[in-house]
Amino acid sequence: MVPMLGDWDNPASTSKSDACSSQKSILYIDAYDSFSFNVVAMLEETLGVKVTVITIDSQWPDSNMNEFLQHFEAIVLGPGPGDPNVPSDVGIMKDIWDLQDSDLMPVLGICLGFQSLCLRNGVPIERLPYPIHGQIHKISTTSKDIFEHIPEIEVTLYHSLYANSASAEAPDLEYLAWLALEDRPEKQIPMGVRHRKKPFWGVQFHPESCKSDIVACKTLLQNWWKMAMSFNKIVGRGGYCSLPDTVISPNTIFSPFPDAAYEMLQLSRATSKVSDSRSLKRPGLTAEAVSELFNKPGSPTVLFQSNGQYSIVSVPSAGSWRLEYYVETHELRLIQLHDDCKVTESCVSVVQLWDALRYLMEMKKVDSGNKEVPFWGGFLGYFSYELGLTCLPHPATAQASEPPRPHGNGKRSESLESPPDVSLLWCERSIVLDNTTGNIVVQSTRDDDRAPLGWLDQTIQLLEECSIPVNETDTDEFLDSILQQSKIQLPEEQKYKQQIEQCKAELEAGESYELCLTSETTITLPVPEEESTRIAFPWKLYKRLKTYNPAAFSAFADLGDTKIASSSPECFLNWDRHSTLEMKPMKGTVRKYPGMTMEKACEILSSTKEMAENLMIADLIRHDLYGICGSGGVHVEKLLEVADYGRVFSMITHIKGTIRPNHLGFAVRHMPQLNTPNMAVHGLTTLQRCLPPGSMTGAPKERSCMHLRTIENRKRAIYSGVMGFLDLGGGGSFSVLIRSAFTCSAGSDYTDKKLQTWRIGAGGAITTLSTAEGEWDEMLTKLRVVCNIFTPLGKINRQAGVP
Ligand SMILES: C=C(O[C@@H]1C=C(C(=O)O)C=C[C@H]1O)C(=O)O
Ligand SMILES: NC(=O)CC[C@H](N)C(=O)O
Repeated sequence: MVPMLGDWDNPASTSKSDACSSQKSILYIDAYDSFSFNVVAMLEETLGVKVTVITIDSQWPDSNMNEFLQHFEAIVLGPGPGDPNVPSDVGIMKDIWDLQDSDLMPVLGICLGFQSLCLRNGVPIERLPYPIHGQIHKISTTSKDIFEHIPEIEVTLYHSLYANSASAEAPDLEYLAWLALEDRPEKQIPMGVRHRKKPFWGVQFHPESCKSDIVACKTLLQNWWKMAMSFNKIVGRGGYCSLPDTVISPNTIFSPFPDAAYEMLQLSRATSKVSDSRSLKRPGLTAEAVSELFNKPGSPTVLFQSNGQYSIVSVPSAGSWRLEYYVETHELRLIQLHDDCKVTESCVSVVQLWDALRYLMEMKKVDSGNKEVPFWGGFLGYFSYELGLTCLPHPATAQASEPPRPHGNGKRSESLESPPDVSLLWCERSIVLDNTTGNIVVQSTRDDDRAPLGWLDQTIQLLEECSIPVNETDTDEFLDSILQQSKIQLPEEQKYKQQIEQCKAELEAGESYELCLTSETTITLPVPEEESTRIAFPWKLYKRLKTYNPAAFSAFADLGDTKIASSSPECFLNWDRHSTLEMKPMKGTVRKYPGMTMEKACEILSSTKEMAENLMIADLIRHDLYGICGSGGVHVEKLLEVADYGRVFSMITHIKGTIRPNHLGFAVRHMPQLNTPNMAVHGLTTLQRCLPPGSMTGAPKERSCMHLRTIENRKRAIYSGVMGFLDLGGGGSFSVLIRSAFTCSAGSDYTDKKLQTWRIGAGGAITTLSTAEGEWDEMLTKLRVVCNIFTPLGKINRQAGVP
């Protein structure tokens, strides 16, 4: 049985006085939609009820649906992917229509739930002439029943299918609202319905979307609730109790606590509870120059810029170590970077890995540090897209079968070896540059570094006295001599366009509302014979990218054989040390060709297509955050705003959530590990629950991932994953790994190889309004901002196929 996410196991809600509280209860049946927790929050916030969530593939507790339903005043059947004609797409929703007259109870179906109600009452569910996803439409109503006082209403629509009321009589149904399609006003699409004899209602639209008319939608819910309550009163239903703990409990898979967690703790033993720091100002000293002073070329290094403001540079110490994890084999490698450079290998499940990370962050919490910087010490690194797939409710389905490698007829090509799915560097020492104030903070969590004339003092002195590098002229020459022989393999246009059509077919079938299709470009180039040249190459490449495409989340990683140069503009998740989480999904991109201005970009991005693309992800991210923060804990700071990202304009949404440890959301409520105020633990859990990034999957997330895996037929690896830091003080910051190049064939183990391969992913959201030509161009626009750095300077912008 799939876990039921009710709050019966929430310690806060199981006290005696609560057991028969006067708070009313609603059962929400979740079809694995990416908007479910928005509906739940709206119900709780508007009606003051307590909602219990159960998924469509659950079994009724004790195989006794009637007994179980006694605990609730009403049921809400949620939206979801798929088709109500397919039994597994609605699962236990359809059991509700079998309730005997004596057991009837109020039901509200939303979108898929509405369609299921119509289907059961004889109305065929068929495809719309064209899907309507993330679009806002005005619908008209009868002003009666649940639409009392709402003659018309603006709502967001997310559907491909509809109840074809014209093709069948449904004497038991009364239609309450309609949408007239703009291009064929004679075609009326039912938007609201009620059963004439039973307390069953449904709406085809999404009242919980942040672009639906909130006031009118709240009135709608209140109207429904009033009618539901009066039904219960008339038939004498009532006096319900909260579910006792023993009735059901979430079916969490038991995973023993991994020994690896203790090994990680042992490796970190020199990290103290205090991060001491010294600051200075050195105008002109860049994060790159600082990194060059402290990191030997080719040694494990991460440089990560967070939100355009802070550049965090890892600095090696005797207590540095690395962690690598591979999803496919469950192999965890802990690599000590000093003394005997011991490597410990073990086999842990993904759940165990998250538990080990949470444990370590809790045990090694740093209590004090420089409040002006967001990182005091801890991990810097990345999580791959495939790691994200394992975080979905049904990882096996989303990962599907192992796809063949992109090149070489399924034969593993050594040069495209998969990088680790998690790679993190433990940093006791770091230097953080605040790009707004010019402050440079040198810090360490090692006790001995604090001593007078210890590492902190010596480092400050070194930074005060070092010469500031002048503009380097040799980088271009250096890179170009290697890049002269690079071969760029672009995605095949024909194939990409076919994939766009495949995506559109899934959208039309109701399987997805938006699919973020991506492709991979590879650049093959010679491995320089000279060791120093070979080792310096990734870093120089990063420096060129940083100059060519400055970005808020520019980053470099040299972690074993894996090298990453990133110019990501997109924030995935930031959290502070107190209680705030924030996510800033981007969707909708226009190229800055000559003559493109902010005004023009705003005009282009305010089209129905672009707004819908962003709105769908905004609603998805709200759901992700409500899953963590619970009702009342999420708000939209900015919706669909256009911003300048250097070489492109993009639309961005900004959503914030608040962690309240005794009021957590449904996605995490069953986790005893979260009984802590430590934000490092909550942030990590948010990562675990919200990966992969919704802006890189589409919505609903899980079903979209499943189709993308089949359509793309490759591993995305580092592209579409996230990169950032886990701060021992409690905070964290992660970007979406886009506009980046990575390789795992340029490292020290590859000295005998003649060629290295760099990989760049690029793509875009496919919606029903996409055109093959437009999406191909958009993919090339994003690809170009990275791919151009692989072209010898003189040829930039003249590369064949990359305009
Ligand atoms: C898929 C990429 O970017 C994603 C898609 C975007 C879009 O569709 O406009 C914008 C930002 C990213 O979330 C990419 O850069 O490769
Ligand atoms: N949002 C939904 O519930 C969508 C229902 C169904 N999958 C459709 O596309 O019509």
